[in-house]
Amino acid sequence: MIEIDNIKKSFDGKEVLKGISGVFEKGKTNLIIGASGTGKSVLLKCIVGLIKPDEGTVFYDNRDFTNADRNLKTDIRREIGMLFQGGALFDSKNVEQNVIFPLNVLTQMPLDEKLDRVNFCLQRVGLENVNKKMPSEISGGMKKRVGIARAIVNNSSYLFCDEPNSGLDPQTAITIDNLIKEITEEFNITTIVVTHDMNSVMEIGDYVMFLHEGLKVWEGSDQNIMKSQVKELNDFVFANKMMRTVRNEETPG
Ligand SMILES: Nc1ncnc2c1ncn2[C@@H]1O[C@H](COP(=O)(O)OP(=O)(O)OP(=O)(O)O)[C@@H](O)[C@H]1O
Repeated sequence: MIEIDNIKKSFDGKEVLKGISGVFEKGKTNLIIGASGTGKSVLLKCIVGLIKPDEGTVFYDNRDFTNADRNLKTDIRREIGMLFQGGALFDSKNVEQNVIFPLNVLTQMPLDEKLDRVNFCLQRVGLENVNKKMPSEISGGMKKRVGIARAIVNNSSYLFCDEPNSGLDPQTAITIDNLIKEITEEFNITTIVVTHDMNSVMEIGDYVMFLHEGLKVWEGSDQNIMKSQVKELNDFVFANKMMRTVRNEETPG
């Protein structure tokens, strides 16, 4: 479980995050959504420690990460897996070398154990017999799968995904979303996904935090997002024609 308490961040006098609090539960796919420029990525960076918030605290399973000493910060960082936008694989390394990388950096495991773990993770994300392929030789969807395998290879307790299905066709995007959700449940991971994709919300949104201009203006599940009375959220949810059609069909007249 990750808890954030009153996170604030400004850049050059412009307040980007205006005091955001919330709880992201273990074994759940937690989504941070909102329009472009509303502070989603900055919030995610504050949570993982890439940006220091001006105010507020981030707790990882009740451990204060924001004010932690170097040792505790390192311990918590070892438990984090990240799926970056676009996969962010090392182009000069093959699939196996990409996935083994965190184990080389973070553990003293013997090589055969590392390879077993790499193969287990690759198999879990649906990739077999691609160990020696280079990133340039595999599709966008496969790259995301490799990115997911790499993010969980060190038995991560926390998984962060920044726009995990950007650049994918709708069907592949749904497959990747569902893979993230399945892995989250299977390994009891606390997962936070930043997205502005309503398909992802409806597909995997166990918990959804909606940001608008640096504030959390709504939180809930994919079940009740359609019934929200918050104008900013409705403008976001029903921005596309398909969602408006769904709403009109659910509320005739
Ligand atoms: N390092 C930085 N220095 C200055 N301003 C920044 C920095 N990082 C982000 N910002 C500003 O913070 C605001 C929020 O940016 P952020 O990237 O969090 O938006 P977002 O909601 O993730 O948008 P998108 O969906 O387009 O990725 C933007 O106005 C951005 O220009």
